[in-house]
Amino acid sequence: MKDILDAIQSPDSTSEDFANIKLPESYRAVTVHKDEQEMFAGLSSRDKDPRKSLHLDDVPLPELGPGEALVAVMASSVNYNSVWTSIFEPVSTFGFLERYGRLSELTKRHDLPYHIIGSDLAGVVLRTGPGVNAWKPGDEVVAHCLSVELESSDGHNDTMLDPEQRIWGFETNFGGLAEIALVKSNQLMPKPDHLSWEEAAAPGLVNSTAYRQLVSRNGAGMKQGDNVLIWGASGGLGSYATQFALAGGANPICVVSSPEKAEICRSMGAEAVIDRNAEGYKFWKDENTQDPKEWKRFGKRIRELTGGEDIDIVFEHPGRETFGASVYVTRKGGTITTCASTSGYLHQYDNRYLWMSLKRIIGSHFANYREAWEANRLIAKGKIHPTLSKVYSLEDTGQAAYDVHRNLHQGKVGVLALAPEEGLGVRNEELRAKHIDAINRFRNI
Ligand SMILES: C/C=C/C(=O)SCCNC(=O)CCNC(=O)[C@H](O)C(C)(C)COP(=O)(O)OP(=O)(O)OC[C@H]1O[C@@H](n2cnc3c(N)ncnc32)[C@H](O)[C@@H]1OP(=O)(O)O
Ligand SMILES: NC(=O)C1=CN([C@@H]2O[C@H](COP(=O)(O)OP(=O)(O)OC[C@H]3O[C@@H](n4cnc5c(N)ncnc54)[C@H](OP(=O)(O)O)[C@@H]3O)[C@@H](O)[C@H]2O)C=CC1
Repeated sequence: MKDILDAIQSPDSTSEDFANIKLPESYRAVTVHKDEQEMFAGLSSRDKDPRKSLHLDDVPLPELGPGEALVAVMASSVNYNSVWTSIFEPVSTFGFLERYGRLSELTKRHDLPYHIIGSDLAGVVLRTGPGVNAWKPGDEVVAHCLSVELESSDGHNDTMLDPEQRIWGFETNFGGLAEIALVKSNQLMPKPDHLSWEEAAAPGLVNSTAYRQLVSRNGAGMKQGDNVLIWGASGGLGSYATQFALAGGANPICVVSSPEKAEICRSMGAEAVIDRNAEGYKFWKDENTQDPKEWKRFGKRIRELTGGEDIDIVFEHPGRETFGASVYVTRKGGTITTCASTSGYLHQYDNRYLWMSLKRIIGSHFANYREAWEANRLIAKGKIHPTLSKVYSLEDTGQAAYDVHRNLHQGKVGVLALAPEEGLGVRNEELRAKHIDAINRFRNI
């Protein structure tokens, strides 16, 4: 591992040098264990502790297949899907690995008694498999998390529609929270050169998801002037949705749960911010009954902030807790676009407000190859910025996931893998200097 790190840190290393490095037989990786998938049985979601289920193990290097690449991971980040994996909810991810393993001889490699998690990385290509021409050892890259087989025509127009669509590091093995990761080479994209390793690893998954969900024609197709209601506007997805709304000339109405989070939204440039905690919305009277009066109070507050207008697009992900309110506050003909259900996936809403007002609900999930590439391009050009707050070591990934599970974090939480310290890997100081305040906006808050 030392030879790999030395080569990455030497400005004189050539692609040949990387190709000649002898790869280690094993590497350190964050895992969950199949024989522990029942460990939290009977506990409430809140009490399931990722620090107990996430392990840092030495694991054997997987065999490299056609169209694949092995990447030295300098940094990764925590996504909520790793929280779901670590608490074995809504389902254990070992079922995904078993199903993938049944597909072919090559995919059998993924069906193991341990699951190496993580769906983001920034690092350096070490080896490429047969048939890979676009990338070579030594290339500095980030990886998006869409894994598809592309053998069916269903996915040829929009790669998210492939019947064998999987999220790498969640529904496949060999993810990014590790010193080395295995990806399909078409997951690779150029690392934005003005960012450090940990900054470059932070946006990937959430930035691409927010891009499809909000901007792409496959999602809400946001346009200038739209009022966009953004739940969790300083969180992982929300901090990118807010930037897309502002950069695209829309009007974000940011919902957060503390004055600190409200302040960070304002510092991004948002003017309309709702502190849901301070204003005490209670959309549910009890576990089964919603309170339409509270939807209305929320809608009135939105009208105050917009000068009397209703919402064109709701950027939904909290799910059960907020969905009824989201449908209600959307204007006639407006769109509710959803990619998750953090607070519960069995939603309840009053359908009269949907059909009578010709609203639409759009399901959205990650991003296709092209959307992921376009979202990364915006980061590389300094149009959208990482929202990295805190950075942990690989050893402390359990704590990092715990913070996200308990909503103790802001923006994105990073993890250093091979990078010995923060701040390394910047190749374009000029572009960085231009955007340094925006790049650091979320740091250490
Ligand atoms: C990028 C980051 C993203 C995120 O963070 S997203 C948040 C985290 N993700 C999640 O929470 C999602 C986790 N996944 C799940 O909960 C489950 O994964 C799903 C509910 C999505 C799917 O459930 P399942 O049981 O795995 O799959 P089935 O599609 O229901 O297939 C089971 C069997 O049911 C059959 N089936 C499917 N559709 C139909 C139909 N319309 N009519 C009849 N049968 C159907 C299938 O074929 C299959 O059958 P056979 O077991 O024999 O293979
Ligand atoms: N389908 C897909 O492709 C993707 C799905 N996801 C899913 O989206 C969800 C959010 O991910 P991410 O943004 O990274 O997570 P974060 O935890 O970083 O941010 C979510 C934010 O949502 C807000 N929130 C949480 N619970 C509630 C609630 N009950 N009511 C209102 N607001 C709430 C919180 O903000 P505050 O407290 O300030 O209001 C929180 O900061 C997860 O379930 C994740 O698995 C994520 C990425 C891709």
